[in-house]
Order: sequence, then C-alpha cells, then structure tokens
Amino acid sequence: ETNNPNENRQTLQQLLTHLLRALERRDPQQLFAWPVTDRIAPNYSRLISKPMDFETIRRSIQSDLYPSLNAFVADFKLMCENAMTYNQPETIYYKAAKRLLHAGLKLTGPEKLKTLLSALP
Ligand SMILES: COc1ccc(OC)c(-c2cc(C(C)=O)n3cccnc23)c1
Repeated sequence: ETNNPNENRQTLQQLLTHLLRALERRDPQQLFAWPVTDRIAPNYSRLISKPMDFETIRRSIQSDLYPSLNAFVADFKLMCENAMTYNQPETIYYKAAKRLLHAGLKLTGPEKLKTLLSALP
C-alpha cells in the first residue's frame, strides 16, 4: 500500500492478471474463454441477462474497470453462475462451472491471498 494511487492501480492489475491466468488454467477446454453465442447455446442471450467470460474479464482488467479484488471476483462468480443457470446439472458445462467456481474461490480466499499479498513489493 503506497500513497501513490497509480502504483496501487498497477499492483492491483498485476494481481488480477495473475489470478486470471491461474483461473484460465482450470478451463483447459476453453469453455469460458469467450462469450457464449446464441448460435452454440440457443436462447442464451434471452436467458442470461449479464453474460461474462474470461476475455471480457481480461479487457476489464486492462481498462481498469475493477476498483477492487471483490469486483473481479464478482465477475468470475457471475461467469460460473451463468453456466449453472443456463445448463442442466448433468451437462459438462454445469460441472465445469461448479469445479471452476470452487477452485476460484479457494484461489481468492483469505488464506491464499495472504500468501500472494505477502509476495508483493
Ligand atoms: C463445445 O465447444 C464450445 C466452445 C466454446 C464455448 O463457449 C465459449 C462452448 C460453450 C460454453 C458454454 C457455457 C459456458 O455455458 N456453453 C453452453 C452450451 C453450449 N456450448 C457452450 C462450447
């Protein structure tokens, strides 16, 4: 924590980019890599009011749209919850979303974060 807001902003962006890469590694099939289209998922845009995917999250980090870690985690959770809303429980998408959500919450939980934050400048 410095009194220079610019430095804090860059540190937050570096942390979020690190977490994003760690989360993307948990999606080897890249089911969450890009926006879901109505072409591959009928009526998706009608059923899911706020779509979210890793590419959109990456752009938000780069455009400095996340003022905090919590805002980043909220979009990650939204992405997983959308998949558990649209897809039936027995589908690979639902199961992948459930696993990803749990892995992600562990990664951004207080215990793990303490380790991460202690490594920052
Ligand atoms: C089978 O190949 C792909 C490729 C990309 C996808 O989303 C980016 C998806 C995909 C991703 C999803 C999700 C995340 O709900 N989905 C739902 C129904 C049908 N397809 C999908 C599947």
